[in-house]
Amino acid sequence: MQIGNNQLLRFTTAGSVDDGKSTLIGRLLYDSKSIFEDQLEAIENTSKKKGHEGVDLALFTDGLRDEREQGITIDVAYRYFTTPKRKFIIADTPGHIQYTRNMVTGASTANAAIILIDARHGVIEQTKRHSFIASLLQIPHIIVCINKMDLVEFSEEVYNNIISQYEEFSSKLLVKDIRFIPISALLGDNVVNRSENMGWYQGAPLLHTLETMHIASDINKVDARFPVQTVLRPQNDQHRDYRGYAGRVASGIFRKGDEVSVLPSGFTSKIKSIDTYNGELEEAFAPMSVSIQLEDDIDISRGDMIVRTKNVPEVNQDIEVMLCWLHNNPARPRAKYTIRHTSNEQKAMIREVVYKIDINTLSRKNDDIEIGMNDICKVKIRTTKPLMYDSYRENRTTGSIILIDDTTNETVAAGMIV
Ligand SMILES: Nc1nc2c(ncn2[C@@H]2O[C@H](COP(=O)(O)OP(=O)(O)OP(=O)(O)O)[C@@H](O)[C@H]2O)c(=O)[nH]1
Repeated sequence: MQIGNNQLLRFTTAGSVDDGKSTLIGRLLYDSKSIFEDQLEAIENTSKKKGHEGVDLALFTDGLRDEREQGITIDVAYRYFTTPKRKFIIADTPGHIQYTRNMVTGASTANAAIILIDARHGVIEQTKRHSFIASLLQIPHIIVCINKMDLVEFSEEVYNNIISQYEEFSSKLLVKDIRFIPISALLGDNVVNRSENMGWYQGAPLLHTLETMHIASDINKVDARFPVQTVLRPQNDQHRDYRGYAGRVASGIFRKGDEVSVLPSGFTSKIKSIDTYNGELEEAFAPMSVSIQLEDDIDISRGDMIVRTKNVPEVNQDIEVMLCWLHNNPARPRAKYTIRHTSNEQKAMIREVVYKIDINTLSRKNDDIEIGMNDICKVKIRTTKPLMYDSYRENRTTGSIILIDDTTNETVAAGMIV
């Protein structure tokens, strides 16, 4: 059995309305026996009441959505399930109009994205959009599930045609690993159990694919980055001299004795100790939350970053960002927004729209530079103070930002630093 982070796989599901996301998740949980008995009983009863012959699997996830919709701020429901090989976290994002926003929220930490295609419809604009966003977010693995194969007589030809359509488009994307699986979420073909209706398919069912996918190299273990969230200075006699910097390791490994620099000031010191509630550690790595003590007294505050002296991020006020606009209100040219980047928050301005992406062709448009809901564009941003960042390609944590509209306090965009 594999250990550590390798045991946990986060994935997100994307597809347009009615492609079968809820049914697929229900099927995964049901066939892998991850639905609790009491939930199952409730679903069976409701299914009966609704006149279904078997179990309506979508009820399971839809029930979760009702739960979610009672909460006001949560767009994404997280589901957990475990098999003997791995633990899974599913970010279930609804397929309605705010799909981009939800996908960005749910996908930013995902190892894999499942993109559903209705076998009857093939590749549609949303398929392209979701795939593009998955590639933009650098989700390392994409699994394209061609669903509702039962409605196309389990035809290999239909399946192969959809793969060709998809590959024509995806050859322009930067995704390392794309796989295809023909499934019927409703009947359970190739979800947990191998399909008896599609003998022509030689690959693994979805669950086995998720269980065996190599994800250990998905995380950045090289660049040590520690954004400081709070300075800890307990006010009691016992800990009078304690001064720790609390936060979560964004990437890389920190060890006691490491020579570190604090940014943006640039002061250097050594790690005196790495502390947790359960005592001291010799080393800390992402995504552990710890408190770091340094040998020297340095003025550090929230938003600063501790890094290893020999491997520092970029420090700059001008950044280029691929931006996904997530709000109904369009971007206001040269307006000020709050930019949030790791634990750092400050003001920023969109100085220039370099180009906008046409999702269907993946071509760049320079003539239309209005940014509205669901637009994806490259922009130049200037911040009021220097930002300590890496490119998103190198580091998904220190390479991502969000923009907040000060007047409404709402998130209007998510961005990846180029
Ligand atoms: N025949 C057939 N129907 C399916 C399959 N998968 C899903 N469906 C049906 O398609 C409809 C939509 O399925 P859902 O699972 O609710 O779709 P969804 O993508 O979750 O939709 P939203 O929750 O609205 O985003 C339901 O009537 C399902 O029973 C399949 O493999 N075959």
